[in-house]
Amino acid sequence: MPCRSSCRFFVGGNWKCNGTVESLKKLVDELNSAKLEEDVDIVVSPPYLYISQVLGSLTKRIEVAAQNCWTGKGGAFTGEISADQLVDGGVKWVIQGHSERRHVIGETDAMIGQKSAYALSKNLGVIACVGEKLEDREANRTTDVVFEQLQAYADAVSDWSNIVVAYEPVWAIGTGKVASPQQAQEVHAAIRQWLKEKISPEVSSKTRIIYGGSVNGANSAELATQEDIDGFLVGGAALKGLEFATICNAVTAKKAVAA
Ligand SMILES: O=C(CO)COP(=O)(O)O
Repeated sequence: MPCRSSCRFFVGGNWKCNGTVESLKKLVDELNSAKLEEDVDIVVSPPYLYISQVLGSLTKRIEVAAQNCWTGKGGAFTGEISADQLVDGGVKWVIQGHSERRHVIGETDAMIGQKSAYALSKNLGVIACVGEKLEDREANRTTDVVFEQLQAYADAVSDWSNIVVAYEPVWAIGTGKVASPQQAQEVHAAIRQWLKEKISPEVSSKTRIIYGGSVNGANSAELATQEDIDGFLVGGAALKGLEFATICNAVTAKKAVAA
């Protein structure tokens, strides 16, 4: 079976803390003029400051994600942005639990669960990241770590219909060391099975499980052919419009295997 999920291919571009008014104008212009396949949901995630600029200049059917949000409604929380404000500003998605927020900023599983639940309650889609560090993989703890992270989402959230799970092995992020299609597929299949056992068979078959970590225009097609890979979360290569378009269009490789 070439694809175990019944849902559309999904590609997110996580621009992280990159860009200027000028460089992001150029990037959006490239996306606006790129040829993009129809059968793929596309989301880009600019730094907060540039969200309005990007929303105002995108002409393609590309949605915008924030890279984070607060645990609840706004108020006296200096430096934070609430899900309510994201919705007010036209944002449709938010990334949660990215490894850079877990391991650089120190966000805990509990906080990530709380933020995800609040964002979902405001009708934002959540891109729920999970992934092991190199030392976890070397100690054969990959699925233990990934399942613990998934359980933290499950503890906080009851409705999975607006969640996309992003498997991003930390050792593959920004390193050029992409997981092999087999390594990625193995963990994606384990996540699919976990969803089936712990949540429900329906959630397991309907949830998109996307891969992130050194995805680029050259390796995306082969990764896309794996049966449990339903798309990508892209960092560095998402800052180049044409390369990002190539990655979005890897959906054709997926469809070719399915045919
Ligand atoms: O962290 C990532 C996406 O969220 C992946 O980053 P890279 O594609 O730069 O490895």
